[in-house]
Amino acid sequence: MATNIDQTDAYRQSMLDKAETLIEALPYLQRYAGRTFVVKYGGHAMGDPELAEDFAQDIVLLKACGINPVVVHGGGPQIGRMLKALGIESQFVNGLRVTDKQTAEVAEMVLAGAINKELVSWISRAGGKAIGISGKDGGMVLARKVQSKAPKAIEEEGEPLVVDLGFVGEPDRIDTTVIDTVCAAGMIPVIAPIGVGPDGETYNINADTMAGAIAAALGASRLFLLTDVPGVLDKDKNLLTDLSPADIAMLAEDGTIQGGMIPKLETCVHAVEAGCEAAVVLDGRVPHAMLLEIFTSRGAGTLIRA
Ligand SMILES: Nc1ncnc2c1ncn2[C@@H]1O[C@H](COP(=O)(O)OP(=O)(O)O)[C@@H](O)[C@H]1O
Ligand SMILES: CC(=O)N[C@@H](CCC(=O)OP(=O)(O)O)C(=O)O
Repeated sequence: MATNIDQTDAYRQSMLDKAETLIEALPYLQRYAGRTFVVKYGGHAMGDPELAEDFAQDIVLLKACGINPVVVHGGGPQIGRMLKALGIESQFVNGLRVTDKQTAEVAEMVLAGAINKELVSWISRAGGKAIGISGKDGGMVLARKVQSKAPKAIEEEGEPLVVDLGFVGEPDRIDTTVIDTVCAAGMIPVIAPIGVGPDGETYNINADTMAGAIAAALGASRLFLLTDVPGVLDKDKNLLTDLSPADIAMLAEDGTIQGGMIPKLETCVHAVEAGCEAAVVLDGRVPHAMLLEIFTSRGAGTLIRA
């Protein structure tokens, strides 16, 4: 077979650029081989099939580079749609869904069923081997009930300071055996944020909280929280590129961060204080944002370090 060896300058330059990008990745490949990255994929970022495909390719590429990716997914908007279709009302307090028994059943069905398997299937199509599980599998996540502080507005009206969120849980104890086993077998765990209580009850766990607790339990090098904003924004919508736990406490106090961003950043603080090297809030809508963050010198999103 004959090959045309005529090359234009533009072609040669484009080949050089590609080679340079690969060389730029070399120190990062060396640094991260054998490390564990926990990646939380939010429900908002999940809507677009092209982005889901890109995300799955990124995860498979990490695995091929010798990194152990552990995926924890959300699905808040999808649970909301299912509850609406079933005529069940849903309410959030400080970014957490008030969860009665029926809501917990719907959350488990949507998270551990449809969404989990869809993500497994995207990773399989990208050439990876994914195993879909929830915190119930292998006794991974023993949950305890969360007590939420009342939102500021209620506090000011002199109402009770604690709101009962029902079956909203947070990880109390994590047994990483099933994750370690799956990773060691060359596969990628895909985890739905559902836990089991001491009496066998089902707990709905915020996916960010679940990812942070798993990152802490695994002693992960990185926790990536992929969402639908460029990172943490200040009141003028400018990106805050680096935050410490003290900065985050101030942003929560002055109301700069609200809704789902509250548990997200609480999670980051918990994870970095428990030994995770750094957490990154990243825009899941930007194709391959995670790869660019990991393998190039150009940071993206908001980096949180203790
Ligand atoms: N200061 C802030 N910077 C960025 N996003 C914020 C901020 N405060 C609140 N948010 C909200 O947090 C949302 C991300 O959290 P969440 O809805 O739980 O996303 P996900 O489903 O991806 O986990 C953003 O879409 C935004 O509306
Ligand atoms: C207790 C609680 O709020 N659980 C969340 C679990 C899903 C989730 O966290 O999904 P996102 O990451 O897409 O928001 C919920 O019911 O919506």
